[in-house]
Amino acid sequence: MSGPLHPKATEISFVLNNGVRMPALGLGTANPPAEIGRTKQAVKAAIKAGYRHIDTAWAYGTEPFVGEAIKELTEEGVIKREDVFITSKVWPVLWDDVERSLNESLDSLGVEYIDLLLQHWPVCYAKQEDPHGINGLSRNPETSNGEPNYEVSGDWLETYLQMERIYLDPSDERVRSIGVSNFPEKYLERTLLECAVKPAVNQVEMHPRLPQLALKKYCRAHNVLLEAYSPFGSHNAPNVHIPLVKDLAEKYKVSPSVILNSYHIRQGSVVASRSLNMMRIASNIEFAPLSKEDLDNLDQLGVAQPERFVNEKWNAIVPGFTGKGPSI
Ligand SMILES: NC(=O)C1=CN([C@@H]2O[C@H](COP(=O)(O)OP(=O)(O)OC[C@H]3O[C@@H](n4cnc5c(N)ncnc54)[C@H](O)[C@@H]3O)[C@@H](O)[C@H]2O)C=CC1
Ligand SMILES: O=C1O[C@H](CO)[C@@H](O)[C@@H]1O
Repeated sequence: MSGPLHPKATEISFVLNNGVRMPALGLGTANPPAEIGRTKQAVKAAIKAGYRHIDTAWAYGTEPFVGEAIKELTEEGVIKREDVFITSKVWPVLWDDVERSLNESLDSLGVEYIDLLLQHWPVCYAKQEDPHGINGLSRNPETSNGEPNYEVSGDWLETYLQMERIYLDPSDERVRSIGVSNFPEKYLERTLLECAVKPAVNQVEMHPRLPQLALKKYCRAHNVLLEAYSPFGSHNAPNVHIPLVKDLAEKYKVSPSVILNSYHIRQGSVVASRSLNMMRIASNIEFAPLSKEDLDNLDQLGVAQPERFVNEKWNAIVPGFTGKGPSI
């Protein structure tokens, strides 16, 4: 009896440019505020289904629930801390205070280290107190006329420079890898020129409607691993309804979401996708060995008219962002 012809997505991993191994499929935890309380059960279900990579962030408000899930599964003997790859991120309101961001994330997660710390966006936000915000700070501070409140004197590279000082300190074991997120090519170029540590990962919105072909080429050439976020098109998963995706789901006898995850893994990119539904979490671990022709056809969906679903107000100020997004 021959075994399966290919591994499950949860059995595939890639080696970063610093030698750390990163599981190809991550569970996203940017859950809507009303659903944040369901994060712990989703993380526990994912890990029991075989996931070994959780994507979270200081800004999501889900770190405490991710931490509780990992604590409980460790106490139950299901996993050890070193079995799970945890990504967190430094949000623009703490662009100049990575120490605070990292320590608050470690504290919320209840862990001694994280596997990958990302600079969430190349943006500097002003700090505004907000008792309803994240750890007392407004997540998206606005001026009195409702515009984003940027720290105009801030240099976005400062965040990464502070991250690399922590990473390079041999006595500091709080992060195993550092990387970036939402960095267009020209931002990566500056980072590679001015910083000592090459980002291990660039996490960006990427899916058949936003294939990021030029960025993919650049990152491959510089050995920066690309990680896709919002592979399903973010809230309500519009991409699962794309006719070609549905046809390929039929062809490979998997769900459309598995096609959308496999589209990245098949090309050597990591992918973080989100679900709170136990059945979907379980079925999303499958992998479809898409052919070169399948991949090229999927890419073509976003070449002529790229579509961006995560459209923060600051997309407009980060040169190099491609693809139109929904009206803000
Ligand atoms: N670095 C950054 O700036 C960003 C990072 N992210 C990360 O990427 C993760 C994934 O991206 P998201 O935007 O959350 O959305 P996503 O593209 O993963 O889609 C999530 C949606 O897909 C639905 N879904 C999940 N499985 C499905 C299935 N089998 N069939 C049909 N629908 C299904 C979910 O109910 C949810 O509505 C986030 O949770 C976060 O961890 C997301 C956005 C920005
Ligand atoms: O990481 C992130 O997730 C949300 C969208 O779900 C976005 O604000 C941020 O970049």
